[in-house]
Amino acid sequence: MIVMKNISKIYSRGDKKVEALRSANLTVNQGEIFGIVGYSGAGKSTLLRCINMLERPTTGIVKIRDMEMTSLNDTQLQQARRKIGMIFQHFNLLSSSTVFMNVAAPLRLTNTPKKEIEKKVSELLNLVGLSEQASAYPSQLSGGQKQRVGIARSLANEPEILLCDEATSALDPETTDSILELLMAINRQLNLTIVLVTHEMNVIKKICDRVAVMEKGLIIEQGHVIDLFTRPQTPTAKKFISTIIDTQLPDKILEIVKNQSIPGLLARVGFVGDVGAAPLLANLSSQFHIQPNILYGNIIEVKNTICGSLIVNFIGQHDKILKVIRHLEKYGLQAEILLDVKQSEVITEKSFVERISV
Ligand SMILES: Nc1ncnc2c1ncn2[C@@H]1O[C@H](COP(=O)(O)OP(=O)(O)OP(=O)(O)O)[C@@H](O)[C@H]1O
Repeated sequence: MIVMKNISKIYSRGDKKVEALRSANLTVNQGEIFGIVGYSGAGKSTLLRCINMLERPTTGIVKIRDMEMTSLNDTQLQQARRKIGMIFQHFNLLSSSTVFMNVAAPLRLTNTPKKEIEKKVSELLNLVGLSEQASAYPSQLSGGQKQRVGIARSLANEPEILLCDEATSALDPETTDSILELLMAINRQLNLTIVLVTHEMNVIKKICDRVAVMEKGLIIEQGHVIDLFTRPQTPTAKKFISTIIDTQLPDKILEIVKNQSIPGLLARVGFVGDVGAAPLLANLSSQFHIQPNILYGNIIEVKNTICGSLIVNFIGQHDKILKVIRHLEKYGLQAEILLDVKQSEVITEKSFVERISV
């Protein structure tokens, strides 16, 4: 649906040049919710604004369906932008206009007949749950209500794409959740493609299907959100994930395991979806004579999919533990060996396999 190829953006600040984007490539599919995450200054907003040409890329191509946005003239661009809604962190509402007039503004710009405007605005206010506030002014609304007005306004021209620039960053966690629920509902009901920029992993975890991680103008990682959570590739992605999942085993637990005198291996066991990790582990002692002792774990929900990471102390002989690991993998779990318990030695699975197969 959206294809961005080799996008670079250089801003001039006095005689200085700022390279905000460096050869960014991105593909967003029809109907998905795509997140762009990164630290401040990474280039997220610039990339988002290159989709609707609020910023023109210095080089590169932006295509929406078959339309090449980068080659449109101003009139064509104005037309094309009607199919791309946008919402902002600070809502950007007209303070001297009522809620109704704010939502009606894009329709008045396109000379929509009055009756039609009334019908459309009332439908939109109903959709965002603000029918009762039609005659209120923005100053009389809460932050969450203001963003609902922003969302209703962005939908007035029935866009195919909604761009969200830090749309929940000014809101408290509860209000954030309600706005995310609303975005998910309109994504489903209207089959709207949503691209959102955020620095909060919670937003990515709750509503996104795919994600791009940005750093210093580069997209350093992109893919399905589940993959990012279960197999982050870059230190920056790992840092973002650690803001909601504790990936480090506490020293206290490690100390206990290191002092253990019986043989065993410490491993991280990851699973996605309903694989029934607990019964699988429980059955190991009867099947393989290996006792799994779950020491630590995180289980989170990533857009309605359960995703877990357990630190397990497998007590028993190493060759049997390797069989156990292969057995778990057959059922869709991933296991990564972290430590040879008796030797207190951090090992990789490769060196472990080499050692026991000698
Ligand atoms: N209009 C501009 N003129 C000059 N430099 C700019 C302009 N807009 C952005 N920049 C610079 O481009 C870089 C990327 O900015 P951008 O706003 O895209 O990052 P971001 O990841 O969205 O950051 P934040 O999360 O703080 O909004 C930054 O170094 C920023 O200072």
